[in-house]
Amino acid sequence: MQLVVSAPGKVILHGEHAVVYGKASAVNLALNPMNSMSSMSSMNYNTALATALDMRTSVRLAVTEGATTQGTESRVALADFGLLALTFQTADLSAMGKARSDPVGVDREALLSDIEAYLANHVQQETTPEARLALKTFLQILVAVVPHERLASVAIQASVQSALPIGAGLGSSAAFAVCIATVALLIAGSIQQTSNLSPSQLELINKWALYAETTMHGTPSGVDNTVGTYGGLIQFARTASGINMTPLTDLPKLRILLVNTQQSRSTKALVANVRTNFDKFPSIVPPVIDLMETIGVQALADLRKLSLDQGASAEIYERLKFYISANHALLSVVQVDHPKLVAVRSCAERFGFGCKLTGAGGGGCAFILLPPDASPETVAALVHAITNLHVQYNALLVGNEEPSQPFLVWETNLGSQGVRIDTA
Ligand SMILES: Nc1ncnc2c1ncn2[C@@H]1O[C@H](COP(=O)(O)OP(=O)(O)O)[C@@H](O)[C@H]1O
Ligand SMILES: C[C@@](O)(CCOP(=O)(O)O)CC(=O)O
Repeated sequence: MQLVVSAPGKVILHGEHAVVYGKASAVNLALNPMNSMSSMSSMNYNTALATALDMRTSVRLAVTEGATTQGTESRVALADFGLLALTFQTADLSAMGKARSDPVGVDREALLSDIEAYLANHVQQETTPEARLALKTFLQILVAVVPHERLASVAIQASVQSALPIGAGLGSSAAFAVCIATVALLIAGSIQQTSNLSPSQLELINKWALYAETTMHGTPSGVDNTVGTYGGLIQFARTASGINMTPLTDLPKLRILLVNTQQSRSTKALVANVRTNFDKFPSIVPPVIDLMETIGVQALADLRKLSLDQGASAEIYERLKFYISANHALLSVVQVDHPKLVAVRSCAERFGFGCKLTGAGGGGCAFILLPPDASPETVAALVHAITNLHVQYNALLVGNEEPSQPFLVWETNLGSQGVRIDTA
């Protein structure tokens, strides 16, 4: 078996951070401040509007059958981490835990501690914590998904490469998670190579991708892996019993500029910090989260109107711009803004455009909505201004602050295809 599995990154238009919390969080907490997150499991969650990007992560996979006679020497290479490669025996993995048909049955912590011990003896190269986490998650999903008699009889060659910036809020970890979940399910024989994955196959991939995301992120909402799996533009919410995902196929194509501030940050730390503030300031942060939800709902209603009534598009674009700016301001209140994002936003606003961070914030990426009447000259001037923002930024460095890299800007296509399995 030789094939290429790929999955897209994502842009969250509205709902990042809010999507982690239960609806009416303000009311809930005002009535019972001790409720905090424990009561959230029984309620409906906030929604996110998110769309797949035309930038993908791919895994080139070769599986050799009947490997028992030659040994099961396998290799996972991570091209985005300085050509880091792990050589291991798949047969060794078959001694850890037991494969399951559903992530619920897996003892995640026990499995992770076995894999950590294994990696300690098998990774010879210097690795960053990020690269190690990726290897750990890859092995974990193999052990959890692939029946162990099969692991003992195949050799795997997998090389991972991404066009997505890693750790910039564009869902690189989810694209990786969707790819490795698909790879494990293919090796297990639970899904077959096809150009048209069925709804039940997509559901299975998404379930295991969330499992992998959870190892990398702690408490992901599931929006990133859902976009990575299904693609397109979706409205996403968790519910107590699973996910609620509505593909939005009838919405207009949006033109956006994506800006990467190249400021690294950790999604896990940012999400945890918002949660701390949520609990610490129960009369401030929960209402702000609820307002983010309201903005997302209004934005969706206006996007729907836009596809029905092109005549009123100027007014609708003005409102979409308002939602974008307002949502960014709310994200700033929950402390996930960054001075580099502030610089990008104020530049976009001087040119008359709305701009907000996307993903976890704290750096990473922002998007700028371009209305249809934005002239090529104006857009070119804006791009030029943003690519020079680091010069002004660096003139005002504080303390030991690192000088900023130039910000990267690109116009991109949204609504790309979800997970794909192609012949190598
Ligand atoms: N192409 C890749 N190869 C290997 N690991 C990856 C890749 N892309 C993402 N990852 C994993 O996901 C982590 C990034 O997750 P995160 O900080 O949430 O960034 P993002 O916002 O891009 O999802 C990386 O540290 C790594 O462990
Ligand atoms: C902040 C959050 O809403 C999105 C995080 O996106 P990213 O990992 O920064 O690409 C967290 C989540 O939904 O799990």
